[in-house]
Amino acid sequence: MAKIFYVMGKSASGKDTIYKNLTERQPQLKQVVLYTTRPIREGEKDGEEYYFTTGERLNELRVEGKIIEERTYQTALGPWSYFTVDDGQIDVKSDDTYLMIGTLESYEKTRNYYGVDLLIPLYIEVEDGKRLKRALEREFMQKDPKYAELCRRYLADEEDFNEERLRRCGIDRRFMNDNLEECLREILTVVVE
Ligand SMILES: Nc1ncnc2c1ncn2[C@@H]1O[C@H](COP(=O)(O)OP(=O)(O)OP(=O)(O)O)[C@@H](O)[C@H]1O
Ligand SMILES: Nc1nc2c(ncn2[C@@H]2O[C@H](COP(=O)(O)O)[C@@H](O)[C@H]2O)c(=O)[nH]1
Repeated sequence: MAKIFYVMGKSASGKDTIYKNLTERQPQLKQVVLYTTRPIREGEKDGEEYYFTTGERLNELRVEGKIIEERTYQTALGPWSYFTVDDGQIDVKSDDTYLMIGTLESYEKTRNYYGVDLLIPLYIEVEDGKRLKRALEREFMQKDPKYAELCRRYLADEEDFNEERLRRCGIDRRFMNDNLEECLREILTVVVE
């Protein structure tokens, strides 16, 4: 039976950094690419970070019954949707190990879709002050920093990742990302059994 490791955590907790490191160090992990209608950013490639698509295509996929989960945020730059599609990337009957990245909400819905036995959560945590500092430093480095969007995300995380939701989703282990190498070492004890 397939296994799906699901990386999640609040904004700037280090999910992307951890995801990339895991795929480099553990090439047997198959990457599952999600979809978004948000504009592609400088340095991103279609099919790598996401499949960049349109609201019209999202509608078609809805009609085809292929949407596993979707989220739309009223961002400081307009509505952006992110979604997971049953597009053949995951073969549940195989013995493959997959790596996905998302939010607590997307994790919960993906788990409901594929079943609790397939999904293994990798919840990344960083103390809020440190996380905000990392988010700000990352934004500062951008050519066109979007500070309002950063603040919206930071505040939304409070509600989206509240303790009651974490409990409901069965998140009983947290991987602290103070030090990247230590965090990866801990995660690898779960990923490489
Ligand atoms: N252990 C660490 N120590 C210091 N900086 C880190 C560490 N892990 C990640 N970072 C940095 O923190 C910032 C946020 O990391 P990253 O972009 O991976 O977070 P994310 O959770 O994917 O964020 P988002 O959900 O907002 O896209 C990046 O600039 C990254 O280089
Ligand atoms: N829990 C929340 N997640 C949010 C919110 N706005 C966006 N997001 C999630 O973040 C990533 C966006 O990543 P990026 O590649 O566009 O930097 C994606 O998984 C969204 O679902 C929010 O308000 N709350």
